[in-house]
Amino acid sequence: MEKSATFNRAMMGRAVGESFVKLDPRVMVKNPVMFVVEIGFVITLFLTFDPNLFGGHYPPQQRAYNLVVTVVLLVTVLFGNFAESIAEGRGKAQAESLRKTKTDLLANRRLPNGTFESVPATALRKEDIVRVVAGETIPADGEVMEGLGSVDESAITGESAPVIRGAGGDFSSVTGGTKLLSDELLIRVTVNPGESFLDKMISLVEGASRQKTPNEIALSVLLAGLTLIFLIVVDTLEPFAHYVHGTIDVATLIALLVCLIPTTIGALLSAIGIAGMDRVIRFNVIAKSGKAVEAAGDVNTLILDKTGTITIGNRLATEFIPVGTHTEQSLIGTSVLSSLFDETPEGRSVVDLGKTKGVSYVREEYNNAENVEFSADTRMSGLDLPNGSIVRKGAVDAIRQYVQQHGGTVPGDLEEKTRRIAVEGGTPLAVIQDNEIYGLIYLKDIVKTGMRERFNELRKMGIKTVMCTGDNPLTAATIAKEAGVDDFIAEAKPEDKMRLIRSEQEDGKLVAMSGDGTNDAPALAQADVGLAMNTGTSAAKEAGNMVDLDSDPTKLIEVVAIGKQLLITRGAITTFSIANDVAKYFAIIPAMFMAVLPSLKALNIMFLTSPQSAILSALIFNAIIIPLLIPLAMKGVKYRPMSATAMLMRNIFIYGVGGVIAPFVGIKIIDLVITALGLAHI
Ligand SMILES: Nc1ncnc2c1ncn2[C@@H]1O[C@H](COP(=O)(O)OP(=O)(O)OP(=O)(O)O)[C@@H](O)[C@H]1O
Ligand SMILES: [K+]
Ligand SMILES: [Mg+2]
Repeated sequence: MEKSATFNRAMMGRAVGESFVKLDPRVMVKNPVMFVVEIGFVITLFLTFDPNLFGGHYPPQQRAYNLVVTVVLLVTVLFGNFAESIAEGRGKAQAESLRKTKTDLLANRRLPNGTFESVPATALRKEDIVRVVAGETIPADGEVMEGLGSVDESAITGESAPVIRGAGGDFSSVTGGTKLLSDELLIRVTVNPGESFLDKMISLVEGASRQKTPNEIALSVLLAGLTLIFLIVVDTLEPFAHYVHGTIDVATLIALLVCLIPTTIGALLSAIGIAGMDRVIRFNVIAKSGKAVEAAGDVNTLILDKTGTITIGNRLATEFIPVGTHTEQSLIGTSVLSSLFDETPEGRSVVDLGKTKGVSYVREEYNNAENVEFSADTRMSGLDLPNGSIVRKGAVDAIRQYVQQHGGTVPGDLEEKTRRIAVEGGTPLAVIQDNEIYGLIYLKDIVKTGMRERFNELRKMGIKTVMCTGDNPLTAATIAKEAGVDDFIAEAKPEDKMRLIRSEQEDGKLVAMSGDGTNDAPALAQADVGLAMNTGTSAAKEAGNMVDLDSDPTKLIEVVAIGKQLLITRGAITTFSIANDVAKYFAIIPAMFMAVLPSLKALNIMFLTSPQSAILSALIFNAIIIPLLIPLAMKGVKYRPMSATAMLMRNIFIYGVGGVIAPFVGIKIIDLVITALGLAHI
């Protein structure tokens, strides 16, 4: 992902152009506050041509005044559109660079007779099988069926370190557009054209599928309500003026209305949301919805999977430890046999370690045996041999239970040896043939770097971390301690992960989940924030509402900060906008009625030169405050790790008071300029 994209001249130019395109009423109507401004612009435009359109006998000079109001109204709308276009700009640039990776590719598709044909990648469909060799670009998203190789995913992640992809387990998914660096893979395509991860990423960064969040919708409704109220207020001014034997012209009423309705937040609302999503993307996280980012701002608990999430996930067999009366040699034999068709990284590593110790089996000789694949539910894998014998390897508690159920005995030294592996943070797998426990396989995995510091930071933010693993309690305890999580749950099945999330949610907590496996998918879907690792399976990436391209489970830290910042920025600018409008009310109303009711002169506390100048100054101030606040809307208010309520109160105070003072200063300055230019009496 391009991290350095800045606001260059080309992006500015495009944003200006788009500000005009967005004037289309069909687009504007989605933003009621600014749509009212646009309608006002159209009416004053007509009044510029014919000042007496709505009756009255206005002198020809009225045209000049109406023209100025018209221009300022148009500029107001354009400023709002510009804010949105600028916010969209970076995503559009990023989408363009991603599109470049979608060049015309050819794929080697397998025919029913087993031979291969060359077809354009765009012709590939779900369930097609393709062969990719080193140096080629992977033509579509899929699952590796056979082979193991290193893949350069930098086209999507921006990271250049190659990752290992292979059949079976949590590392079997590959993404179209990435490049195979070594070996050869047989891949089963899992998506139809147009539905790929890259396609989805493009539409997400581009904001094409952006939907307003519930918070944003609620605020829009509130703003529309305020607009309606002011419409009624302004509407009653005319009869009131009439009553005191004066008239107020329509252009002035429109100008007044626009000054009073919440145009500042109305203009910046969508830019704030887009900029928030964009900030998330710059941390290499793809958020599928703004709602997920906002939810992250209030997260209380983070649940994490262990293998592949907290640890690197490359669990490799390093030692065979026999138990009871069994020899190492007989254990190796059983272990390798149980893994003969196990395509997970664990299974393959057992076969490899066996080979280095001089034990190997010919697969073809076991074609009649039934392969029992590993599942997260049974936590075992192995073979059913044609002679009725069974071989299994699996989590020690699962194997122990199996043996006891089938009337076998558990050797006395099993527990002690299991302990030894587990306290070191390794994963012990017990190996059996029928009811006999032969011994243990020692699987080693390492904790990703920097986890402890990152979990400390989460703790400071008030977020509790819980590791939830299918592994045994001792291994879990060791890894939990090494990584520095607050709590852990061991021997968890997929439903247990989901149940844990539900129970936290029932206590009124917002829960985030980081995971990578297919067995994490239900939990990722259930969580308020589901952060899937990019190294994970496509099921996990599909189920989560965020994908971290760097596969760092603690990336939640950045997302939480951005979520909080997003909520607070929106609150701050809303407060500022409404405080502004109230202040403007007191600035303009006295000036406006000065002409008809000289006694109101006393209320002209700002000593504005003339009623026209007062109106125009307020209207101009109202317009230029929008671009002045664009940087704040884009960058967000400064975030400090403090409680959300404390921060909100602090910001409401700053932006509320600032919002009341700013218009008095701003309007006065503009009035002085208008007067100096001799335009106070147009
Ligand atoms: N290929 C395999 N064959 C047999 N048993 C396995 C295999 N892979 C893992 N196991 C056992 O099953 C347990 C659960 O594995 P799984 O990868 O589903 O864990 P999980 O629930 O995702 O938790 P985590 O990823 O945090 O370890 C492992 O701890 C291990 O004991
Ligand atoms: K306003
Ligand atoms: Mg897992």
